[in-house]
Amino acid sequence: MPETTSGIPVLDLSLLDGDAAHQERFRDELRRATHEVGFFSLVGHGVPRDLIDRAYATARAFFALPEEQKLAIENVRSPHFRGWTRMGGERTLGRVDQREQIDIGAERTPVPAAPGTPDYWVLEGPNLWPEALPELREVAQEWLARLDAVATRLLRAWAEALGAPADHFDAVFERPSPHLKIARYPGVAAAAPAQGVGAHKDLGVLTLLSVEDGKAGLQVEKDGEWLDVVPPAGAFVVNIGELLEIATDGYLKATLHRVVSPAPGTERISIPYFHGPALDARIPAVDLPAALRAQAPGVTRDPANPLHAVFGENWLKSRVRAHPNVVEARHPYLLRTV
Ligand SMILES: O=C(O)CCC(=O)C(=O)O
Ligand SMILES: [Fe+2]
Repeated sequence: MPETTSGIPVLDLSLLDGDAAHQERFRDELRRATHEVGFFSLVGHGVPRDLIDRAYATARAFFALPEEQKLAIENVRSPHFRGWTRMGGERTLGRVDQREQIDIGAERTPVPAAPGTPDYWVLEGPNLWPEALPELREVAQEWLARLDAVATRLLRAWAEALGAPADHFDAVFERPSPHLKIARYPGVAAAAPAQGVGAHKDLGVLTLLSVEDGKAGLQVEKDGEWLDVVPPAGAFVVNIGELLEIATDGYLKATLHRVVSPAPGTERISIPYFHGPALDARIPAVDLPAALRAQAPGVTRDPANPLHAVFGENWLKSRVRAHPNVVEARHPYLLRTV
């Protein structure tokens, strides 16, 4: 598998446009990369450079807005965990992350709470958009549509690579729950690496992460060491979420990763897209061929991080951990139940 300076394998999605041998090569590389490392860089994905440039320009304009405009859409105003999280307003492993961000999801009508209704329906609802920056909504919608298409292609390739029909995962994405985050990590002066975002696994199905060209900071756990990842310009870093680990009994790995704060006087912007199915979906298990099953170690058991096969439960777990202030302001009862 081609490895480059990015530290993780680099895969070319345009191989899927080629003949049967090229397609087979892509599926082989995909299976190996996500069994062995859980992370790879994706080139040849077809997302236009112009959209990527517009997204970063808009992200910079958003973070530069006067604070009162960001406070007007602060996440504590949203029962659905949308809107702006101020610097230091998020936690991983119980410790404060040094980043600010906006969280964006599917625009939906809120589901009224009712006895017997699962708590995770609070995750559905409208976004909070900054009035002064209408282009953010446009760019975000374009980004969501493009990345949904890339993620769908990848999932079909994975299904085939694992011996299942190409449409194995399609049904649970008929009512998808995409999640887009635009994050800014400020420079931090510290003796030890500072926590941009602490070590974690992504909770969903798969993540397509865009990082500003040439920016370091992402680290991926490999054989007990932290590997620095700098993706090629314009590439997406792709990684497995916990639900895909569950669906493959651990054959595909959800890998620990973190972001180390950039040096003082610099900053780093990234745009992770999390491809998620319906909140009440259980990702369908893959019946692995014997040769792959023999290499499936089972799902990671960690008492500090119980895994839930229903997507909404796993997502809510992560939201409650990361945003205790939103829970306290909007859903205090959740502090006792999740
Ligand atoms: O910003 C990054 O590079 C990674 C962020 C991340 O891992 C996350 O938000 O889940
Ligand atoms: Fe992550």
